[in-house]
Amino acid sequence: MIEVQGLSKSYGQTLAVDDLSFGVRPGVVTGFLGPNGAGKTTSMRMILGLDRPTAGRALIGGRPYVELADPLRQVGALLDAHAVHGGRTARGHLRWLAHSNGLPDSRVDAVLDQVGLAEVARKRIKGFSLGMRQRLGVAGALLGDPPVLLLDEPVNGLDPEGIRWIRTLLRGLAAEGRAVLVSSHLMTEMALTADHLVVIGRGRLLADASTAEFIDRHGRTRVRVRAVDPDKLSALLRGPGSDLTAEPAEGGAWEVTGAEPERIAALAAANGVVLYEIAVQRDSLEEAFMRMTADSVEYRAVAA
Ligand SMILES: Nc1ncnc2c1ncn2[C@@H]1O[C@H](COP(=O)(O)OP(=O)(O)OP(=O)(O)O)[C@@H](O)[C@H]1O
Repeated sequence: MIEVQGLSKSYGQTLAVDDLSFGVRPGVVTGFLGPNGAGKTTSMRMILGLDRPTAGRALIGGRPYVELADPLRQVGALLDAHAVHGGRTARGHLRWLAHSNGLPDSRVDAVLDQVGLAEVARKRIKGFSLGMRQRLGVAGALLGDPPVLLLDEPVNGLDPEGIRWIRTLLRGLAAEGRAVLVSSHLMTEMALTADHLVVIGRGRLLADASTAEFIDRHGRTRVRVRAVDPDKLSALLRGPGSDLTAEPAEGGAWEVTGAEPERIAALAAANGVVLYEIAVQRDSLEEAFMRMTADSVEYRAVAA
């Protein structure tokens, strides 16, 4: 469990994180979303005790990071996959990390297996692709078998297979009961990976909701309909007496907002309009996010 309470960080005149409070629960993947410069990395660094907050605090399992007796057993983090010594081998790097944290060598082999690097364990890191470096970073985060994981943009620069691997891994780690916080600005990926979302803009909390709730609240739902006789359908949807909001869409279809499909189907049947397509269309996470942030002064200021 991570608890962020009134966390703020200023760099000179820049307020990078502004009175941020949220929790990261065990058993779910929490996506940490926000545009570039929103304050995600700064927040994660403060949770990990790498930056000192100007105000507020962040607790991991009820304690600030600096007070954790065995930090690697409490929390695993992937911040910057390039921050490793290229001259070391993958195994050497993990053994060094294990030894300096009082962890047994057996964990090194276990995590190398878990991230699929066992075959290249004795190769030097400088020859690793970005995807291999990300896997090594994840291996380091998993070394202490921690109940809490923080990953900053873990899918950046990965190919589709690598992205899928991270997604499956994170969902599996949450299913084991761990608290997983993962930042990203890739909406489609977050929609597939995160059960819960913490959205920030200009350092401030904009939303803290389940992914489904977030899309429900900020996205639109439309019903797409097509009829054998398009003129009859058009007259029904837009003619006098209709209280529906309908817009023409491609392929001769209409998109109706503000009415359930049952009502539209019943109305069509009652008026002898034969439908051959009726489908509910929900906004994607990306569309919901764009709609929400379009209304947010914070975001507009960031985007400008
Ligand atoms: N060490 C620093 N010194 C001065 N300003 C900083 C420092 N670190 C971050 N900032 C500023 O704080 C703000 C938040 O940056 P941060 O990197 O936390 O955002 P982010 O959401 O992680 O963005 P990105 O998606 O681009 O990584 C930005 O305006 C950034 O320029």
